[in-house]
Amino acid sequence: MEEIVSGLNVSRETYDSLRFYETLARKWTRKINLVSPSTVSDLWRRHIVDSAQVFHVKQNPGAIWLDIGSGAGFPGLVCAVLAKELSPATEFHLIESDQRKCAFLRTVKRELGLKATIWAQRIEAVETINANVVSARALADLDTLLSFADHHMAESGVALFQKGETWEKEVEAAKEKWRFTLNPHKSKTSSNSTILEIGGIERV
Ligand SMILES: C[S@@+](CC[C@H](N)C(=O)[O-])C[C@H]1O[C@@H](n2cnc3c(N)ncnc32)[C@H](O)[C@@H]1O
Repeated sequence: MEEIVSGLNVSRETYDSLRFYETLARKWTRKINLVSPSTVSDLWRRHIVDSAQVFHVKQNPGAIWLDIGSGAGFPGLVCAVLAKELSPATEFHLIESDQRKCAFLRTVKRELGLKATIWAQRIEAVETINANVVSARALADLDTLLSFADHHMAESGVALFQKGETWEKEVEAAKEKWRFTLNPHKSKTSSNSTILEIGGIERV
């Protein structure tokens, strides 16, 4: 897996920060249900590398990146680690309603000196963030994700949603309620996953 990260072109310092993040996630997952037990043994590839690839879909993310339903920070806080080196002006916002997960997110933020605001609230309850990028993984169906993005994304922004093999069906269903542009990117870590790059979101 190390080749994938070096393929993503990060410095030794960023690589070490990602490894430190992995160590913290392993430690915390023993106390709180941070990542599902079935994925702990493969935490580096399934969560850290899988999240890091999202950063490279949008090379110039702009001023504000919002990650919704962040859980242990996937993909948002991992992208903040990459941005510290590759896009230092970008500010990250993470919305996660579980207070214990937010305590973990704040610990990672503090330990790695990341530019991030953690909102321990529900996505629907947070005032409009006006983000240039909205990311989400394993949160909701595409229709729901689009309504969250519609609320929080700037007009020229893009949404980056990591989806499993049913993504095409979800896109068809969402088209009944939404107009949008779509650019799907095959995941580098899982043959079943696709990153949907979505812009121009409008209700039909
Ligand atoms: C299945 S987990 C996925 C976490 C992470 N994105 C990942 O891929 O590992 C979904 C997370 O979203 C949070 N969540 C669900 N609905 C939410 C809402 N309406 N507002 C804020 N957080 C929410 C849950 O607490 C949970 O941590």
